[in-house]
Amino acid sequence: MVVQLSTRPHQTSKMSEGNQPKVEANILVLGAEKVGKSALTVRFLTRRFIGEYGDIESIYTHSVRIGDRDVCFSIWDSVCPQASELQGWVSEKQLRWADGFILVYSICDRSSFQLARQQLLRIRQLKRRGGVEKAPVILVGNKRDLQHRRAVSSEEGRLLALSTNSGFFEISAAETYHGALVVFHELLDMVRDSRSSGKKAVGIRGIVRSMSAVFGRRRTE
Ligand SMILES: Nc1nc2c(ncn2[C@@H]2O[C@H](COP(=O)(O)OP(=O)(O)OP(=O)(O)O)[C@@H](O)[C@H]2O)c(=O)[nH]1
Repeated sequence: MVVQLSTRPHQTSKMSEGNQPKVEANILVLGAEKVGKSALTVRFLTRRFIGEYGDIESIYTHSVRIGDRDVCFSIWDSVCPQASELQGWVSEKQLRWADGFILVYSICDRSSFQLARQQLLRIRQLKRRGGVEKAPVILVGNKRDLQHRRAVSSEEGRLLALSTNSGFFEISAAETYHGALVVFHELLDMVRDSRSSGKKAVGIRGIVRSMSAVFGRRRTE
């Protein structure tokens, strides 16, 4: 069951106050069990760390002003399927819904890193099949405060991100708000970049189409 929650006091229009169009971004938070997906999401939404979160799958909507823009995030805090054959599963529905992905693992849990790798590769593969070369993804190593229990080095995380064209951060949702903030803001930038490069690609395709229409017509004259 997916529960829809809103952190907005009221519904806002599609235009910001300064008449800048409102930016909307659907963010899917994925990762193994107990890596801190809810802790990261709730930290970003409320600035707080409350310790225990339950395991209800939720979609939160949250409006904030970033620079001169109003931004509306919809954040899907997913639950990892229990069955081992479904581990790493990212559904078609989730893929279609999301503009950007946050893949969380715990730096203390190597198997969660392996699952994040699997999910990352699946997203890249399915998006490529749909003609999208660069889906915005950020890999997040959480629980950085637990250094004495570290099982995944920073280099391994960074390398995986580099080799898959993803962003990378190590954070502690328990210790600071700043890490969560940077993750969501960086992903928003990536989403906006991917939208504008998508538009450019369509623009170039449009020019090519109109040129071939002109040349095509000439040939038939
Ligand atoms: N030390 C430490 N504990 C954390 C951190 N983030 C989350 N936790 C703890 O890890 C446990 C799991 O956190 P959740 O946010 O519920 O993890 P989740 O991935 O949403 O869990 P599920 O939805 O049940 O899969 C909780 O006990 C949190 O208090 C962190 O940065 N440091």
